[in-house]
Amino acid sequence: MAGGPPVAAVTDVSFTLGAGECLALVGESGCGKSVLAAALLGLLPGNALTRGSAVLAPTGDGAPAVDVLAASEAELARTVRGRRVGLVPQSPAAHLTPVRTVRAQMEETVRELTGTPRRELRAAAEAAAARAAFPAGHLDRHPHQLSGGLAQRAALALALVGGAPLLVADEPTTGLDRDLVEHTAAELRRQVDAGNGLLAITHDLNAAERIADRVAVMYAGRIVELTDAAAFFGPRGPRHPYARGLLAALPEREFAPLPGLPPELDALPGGCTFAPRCPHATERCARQPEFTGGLACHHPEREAARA
Ligand SMILES: Nc1ncnc2c1ncn2[C@@H]1O[C@H](COP(=O)(O)OP(=O)(O)OP(=O)(O)O)[C@@H](O)[C@H]1O
Ligand code: NI
Repeated sequence: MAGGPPVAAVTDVSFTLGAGECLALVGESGCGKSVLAAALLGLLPGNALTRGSAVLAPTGDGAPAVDVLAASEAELARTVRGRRVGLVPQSPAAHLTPVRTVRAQMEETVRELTGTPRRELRAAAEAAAARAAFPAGHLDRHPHQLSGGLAQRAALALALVGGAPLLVADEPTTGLDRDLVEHTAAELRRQVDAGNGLLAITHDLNAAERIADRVAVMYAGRIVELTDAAAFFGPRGPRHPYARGLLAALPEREFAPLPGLPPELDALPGGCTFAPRCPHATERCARQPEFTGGLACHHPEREAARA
């Protein structure tokens, strides 16, 4: 929508993601996860303002470092999207071209990204589909003829075609039934174990626990905690009260919903943005906590609190 002052959808985010590592980015709806993913692919809307950098490291086969926030659209299209960063989009049905069959889109992507000769395209596209458990019998369908789960698998298959060393998966398991969640999580983890980096954006903390090496928790556009998955999900637990609240809300845990709602991004409270919902907030929280040692909080839980 036009007009109005800019909204800070993502603020002060900083992290590294290595080869063979999965970072799960979790947080409630509207906290900025998809905006961050879009920024990493140069897919923000034209009127978006960005500051800072998002650098893809040089690759083993000679591709130079590239800052996706500074790169031109032509460079992003030619050398980055699909080749160095693969995206599994949040709304796969909207991402697929409506008037063409899945097979046609798969073959085109395979041809563009891998240079497979024409006579081998059919087999290569079927192999790509199979990698994401997309059934060959559905390849001749149009996107609107697919269930949500099938559209998701088609999108995953397309994202994997180029063998990009970094994958960004935005809610890759949302809307899938249990078996498919398992399958998708296993395929993503296989990609990581094969040496790719994966930024896995998800509401699903159970999926995050299955595939992540580290967890970043986002609240109102900021990362408030970034820690090892083993510590996050293990006996120590997270240290940020918001992260603890997210975990405690799981049915498998305390099933205790977090009271309150996240703030509107155009009306953020000063200081710590979680303070209005935080059981530990004090007058110190009127000041924005600095992010240090993987945490932005004035009153982190003590390490032993869950023991
Ligand atoms: N083009 C835009 N113009 C204005 N505000 C936007 C725009 N795109 C996103 N936002 C706002 O940025 C915030 C973050 O949105 P984002 O889609 O990144 O959230 P999310 O964490 O991915 O949520 P969900 O889990 O629902 O996908 C939201 O409050 C949204 O309203
Ligand atoms: Ni999103």
